[in-house]
Amino acid sequence: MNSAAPGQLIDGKAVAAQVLAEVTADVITLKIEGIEPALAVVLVGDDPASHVYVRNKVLRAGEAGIRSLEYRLPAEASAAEVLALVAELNGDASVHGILVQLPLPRHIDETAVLQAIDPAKDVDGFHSENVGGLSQGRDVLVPCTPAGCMRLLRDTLGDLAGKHAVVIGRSNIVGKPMAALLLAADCTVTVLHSRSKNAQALCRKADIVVAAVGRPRMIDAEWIKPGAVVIDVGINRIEEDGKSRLVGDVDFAKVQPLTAAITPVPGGVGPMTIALLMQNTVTAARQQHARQAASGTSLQAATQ
Ligand SMILES: NC(=O)C1=CN([C@@H]2O[C@H](COP(=O)(O)OP(=O)(O)OC[C@H]3O[C@@H](n4cnc5c(N)ncnc54)[C@H](OP(=O)(O)O)[C@@H]3O)[C@@H](O)[C@H]2O)C=CC1
Ligand SMILES: Nc1nc(=O)c2c([nH]1)NC[C@@H]1CN(c3ccc(C(=O)N[C@@H](CCC(=O)O)C(=O)O)cc3)C=[N+]21
Repeated sequence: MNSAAPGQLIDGKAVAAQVLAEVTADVITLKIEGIEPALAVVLVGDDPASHVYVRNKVLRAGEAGIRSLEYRLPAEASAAEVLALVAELNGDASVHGILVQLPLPRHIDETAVLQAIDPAKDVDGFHSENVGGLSQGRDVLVPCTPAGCMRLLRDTLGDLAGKHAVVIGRSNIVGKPMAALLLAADCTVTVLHSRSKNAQALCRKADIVVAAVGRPRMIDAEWIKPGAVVIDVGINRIEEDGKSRLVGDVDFAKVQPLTAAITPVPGGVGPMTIALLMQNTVTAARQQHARQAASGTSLQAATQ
């Protein structure tokens, strides 16, 4: 069967630390060139989980030498207020990345806000310019969670060409961009969702399983072909034995023995998401300065 040791743990925390070390080195280089990468995080409302994520982002940014700005608006903030803040950040040349924490309160049109972000500063990769670019194979800012999953898969498997990948979930932030990235890596891709028939049997054919459903431990041993590599994106807080704990969409205890390799929750995809956000911020900063320098040169040429 598979040659790898069965059930190898894919240590997202360790790979994230590696990515962050690369980012930290890039930030030092940029600062020597006079560029200080900066990320603005916008949080509307007071969802406690969102507060934890935002705090983690700000901490990691600080460690990497990235300047971070935090904007907290009350849950009752109007769409116009959020859009005004986005417009201000778009116009601020010292800000390179803008992330609006999702979900937004129900009265605010999420798409309108995401579309208002300058695509060059869209470090989440959610603007249609970047979504379309990903599907066309252009070099654009790619959503952090799927990009993090790809890095883990490449580190584990090397070349992914010809592998059958099954993505469970088709959200705009995880499932769809994940499928696009796997396809770009020459996988054969199947996307499962709540209306899929025979989901379990289809999943059992996969060499690579990416679970992004939001249902605690839904994926058990019946879904998994022996020797598959399993990436668990799910982050679900549950009460168990009178304690609150985080579990993935995969029933880790049942599935791990079958797999070639699997990510844990926590310590798998979550830390990668944040590391890739920092990487996107550095990429955005570099691209914005390259563009400014180019337009400066053409301006000079025009006035000569
Ligand atoms: N680790 C990280 O960094 C991140 C983790 N997450 C976590 O990942 C999970 C998914 O997040 P997100 O994509 O935003 O979630 P969504 O709720 O937006 O999407 C869930 C998807 O799962 C599908 N689905 C639901 N039930 C089933 C089922 N029984 N069988 C097959 N498919 C099903 C839905 O199908 P349909 O479209 O038909 O409704 C939908 O496409 C969550 O646990 C979330 O917390 C999210 C972002 C980042
Ligand atoms: N615009 C936007 N972009 C996002 O990328 C985005 C978002 N909105 N809204 C919410 C989801 C969720 N998300 C996570 C990030 C880090 C961890 C993470 O660091 N998890 C740790 C544990 C954290 C804990 O202990 O709670 C881990 O899995 O080890 C998890 C989830 C980003 N999201």
